[in-house]
Amino acid sequence: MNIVKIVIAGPRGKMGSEAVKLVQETEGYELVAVLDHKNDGGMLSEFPGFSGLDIPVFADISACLKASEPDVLIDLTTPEVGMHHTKTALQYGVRPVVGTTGFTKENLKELEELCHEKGIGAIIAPNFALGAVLMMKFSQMAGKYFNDVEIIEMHHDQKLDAPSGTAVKTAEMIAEVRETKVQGHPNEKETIEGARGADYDGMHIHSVRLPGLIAHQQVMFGASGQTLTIKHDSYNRASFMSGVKIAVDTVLKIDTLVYGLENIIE
Ligand SMILES: NC(=O)C1=CN([C@@H]2O[C@H](COP(=O)(O)OP(=O)(O)OC[C@H]3O[C@@H](n4cnc5c(N)ncnc54)[C@H](O)[C@@H]3O)[C@@H](O)[C@H]2O)C=CC1
Ligand SMILES: O=C(O)C1=N[C@H](C(=O)O)C[C@H](O)C1
Repeated sequence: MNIVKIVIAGPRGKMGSEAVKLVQETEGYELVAVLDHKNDGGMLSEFPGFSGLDIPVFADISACLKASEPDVLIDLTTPEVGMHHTKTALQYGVRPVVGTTGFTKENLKELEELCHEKGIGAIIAPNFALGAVLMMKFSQMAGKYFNDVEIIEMHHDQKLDAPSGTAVKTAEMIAEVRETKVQGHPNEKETIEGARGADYDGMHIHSVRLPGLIAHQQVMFGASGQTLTIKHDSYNRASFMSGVKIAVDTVLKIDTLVYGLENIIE
């Protein structure tokens, strides 16, 4: 069996720590290094919660990739750091699997071009939970028939980006099939700014942030005399890991950028 050598960026984070467990527990995967802005030159085992994991820690991605020569980089950090890591990985011929959200359209275009230039694949998935991917696909199906849509995403209050990557991706997928419409009353006015949420092609996106939440989204469609609500909840970060594994296994076989897990699950 060929061993897949993996680097994880953000190993102490809520998602990164789950990804460390996934890699450790998966036969055929080997965690060869981690990227963290703290403890450069040290070992992962020196951080609380990682005892016994004598995996080298690097702060600089170039140094990390040169020393550890991985096949795949899993990035679970922040948008700016994630973009830098993803670009650098591709430049070194390392295939990125990116869960980090907040990438712009321009970021995606640049990465797509870099994949093309280097002839290697990358996967950027705003949501790795298979239920969330289905929620997005079902919403796209509904968007063909209902063009009044409100997306309500609800997350823990430590989340940096709003709207969530999942909400943006959902709106993009619906927009591919929905007849464009400016929703609500033509003369509606916000008496408190932001009351109607963000506007994507006339659809509204509302971002709720509360302690106690993990990751939840409802997509509401309305038409005369009826509403349809499609809802998904992640109650823990383990819910994302089967999707991370699918992405790692797939990224080794592709040579383009894939944005969204819905493009690779059958
Ligand atoms: N695609 C998906 O299914 C999911 C994506 N996410 C996204 O993943 C990202 C991480 O989320 P969480 O784990 O909840 O956040 P977190 O805040 O718990 O973890 C982020 C980690 O990044 C690390 N970090 C910051 N700068 C760094 C650098 N220069 N080098 C290496 N590591 C660095 C931090 O130390 C922290 O441990 C976010 O963008 C979030 O939106 C979260 C859940 C699911
Ligand atoms: O930050 C999170 O927690 C999550 N981020 C992703 C997003 O922005 O959609 C995926 C999931 O919703 C959890």
